[in-house]
Amino acid sequence: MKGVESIEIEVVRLPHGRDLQLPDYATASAAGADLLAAIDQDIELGPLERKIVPTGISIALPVGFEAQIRPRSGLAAKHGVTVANAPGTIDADYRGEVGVILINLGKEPFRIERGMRIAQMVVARHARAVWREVPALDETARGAGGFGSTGVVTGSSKRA
Ligand SMILES: O=c1ccn([C@H]2C[C@H](O)[C@@H](COP(=O)(O)OP(=O)(O)OP(=O)(O)O)O2)c(=O)[nH]1
Repeated sequence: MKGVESIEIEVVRLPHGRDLQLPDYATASAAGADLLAAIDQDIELGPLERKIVPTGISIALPVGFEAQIRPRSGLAAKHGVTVANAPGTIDADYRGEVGVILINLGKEPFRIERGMRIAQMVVARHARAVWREVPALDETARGAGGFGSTGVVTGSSKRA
């Protein structure tokens, strides 16, 4: 697709995911490919319960890339179901099955069915740090301010 970097990624469909589609992008410009639940029996996720849900695929990312497992906003907004470790990290050297750690933060039990789109996977480049230890860091306008130091009200001089 024009304007979007595309890379070929090797993927193996595991036996229990044979009939399921490979991760797919819902729209032409979607950043995340939807991951499907490769489960034989429905899973009922009670309030505050979490489970590693199998996706039926293993992937081999090129070195220098990672894949991020992110929640689907629809599941989060409607049911409180999200990814416990979001964004989960798939390393380039990982060859096991991609798993999604889903947690139900809602008040009602949530039923996961086979083939349900449970999360999305974003492929991204990453760097590796080479640490260069120094005695002190350069000065900036922010300095050590963080954790709400700039206040919460946008476009006003009010500071929290
Ligand atoms: O949501 C996730 C997170 C991780 N993984 C797989 C791929 C990743 O490459 C591997 C290790 O993940 P991570 O580094 O987050 O796990 P860890 O808790 O640090 O364990 P490890 O000691 O295995 O690295 O587990 C998943 O399938 N789903």
